[in-house]
Amino acid sequence: MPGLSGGIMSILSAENVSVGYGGPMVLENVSLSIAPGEIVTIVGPNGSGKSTLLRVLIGAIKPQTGKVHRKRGLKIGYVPQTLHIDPTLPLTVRRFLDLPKRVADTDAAAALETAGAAGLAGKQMSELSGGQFQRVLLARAILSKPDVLLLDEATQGLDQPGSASFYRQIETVRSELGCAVLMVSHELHVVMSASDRVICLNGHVCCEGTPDVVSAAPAYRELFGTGTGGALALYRHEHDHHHHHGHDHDHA
Ligand SMILES: Nc1ncnc2c1ncn2[C@@H]1O[C@H](COP(=O)(O)OP(=O)(O)OP(=O)(O)O)[C@@H](O)[C@H]1O
Repeated sequence: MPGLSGGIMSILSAENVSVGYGGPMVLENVSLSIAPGEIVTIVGPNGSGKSTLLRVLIGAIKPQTGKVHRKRGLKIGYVPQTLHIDPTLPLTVRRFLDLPKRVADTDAAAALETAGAAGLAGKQMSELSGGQFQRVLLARAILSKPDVLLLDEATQGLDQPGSASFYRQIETVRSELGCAVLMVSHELHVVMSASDRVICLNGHVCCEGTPDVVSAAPAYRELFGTGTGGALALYRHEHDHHHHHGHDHDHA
């Protein structure tokens, strides 16, 4: 079922997409497909085109070649990489959830609860920790009950226990909403263990596979420390081909 680009089980897919922003190609013939409820992680070094691919998928940029298919009526929830909010601007979490569209108190409370941010409604956005801030962004993204949640480097700036805890929250959201999840990470080797598939992008799709769940191994603790609850796993790359373009990356 996964991998069937534009196939019957796909809710969102890209087919041979290329993007160049008027210069060298940033994405070349990239295809990918997401099935309902699936968790897909895209890894790749900085500048490998991950954010560009997300922008293509949400329809914010039109690819030069190739196609994007979205299931009719598909609702997408987007969690941005960062969001700058003027720290001098008084803005509570509850008010933030009303942007850009006012939402009912019950919906706001339910979204905060699902995102693991219950009790934060009255806090100032500027007072939140990194992990709390990401959960509030997550709450805002799920207000519309999306079919697919897109996360752009949502754990950037969080430490490993912080990332692990955020990943567990994503699993909760996925099981409560039944949505698919597509997340992007510049972390090449450590991924969310619940990922059904990991795709390594470097202008093109380098390789694709499942994460190695190593939480049973004694080495896990050493690698990831304590308090990660098995939310992290390793992705072992399987690519030893040569690149004919300018992108450099570590294949180790
Ligand atoms: N609007 C734009 N105009 C011109 N070039 C762009 C634009 N957006 C991105 N690029 C270029 O495209 C390439 C890929 O950028 P992109 O942000 O998609 O990569 P990324 O993998 O998400 O990187 P990062 O991990 O640093 O966020 C980079 O070389 C970047 O400079």
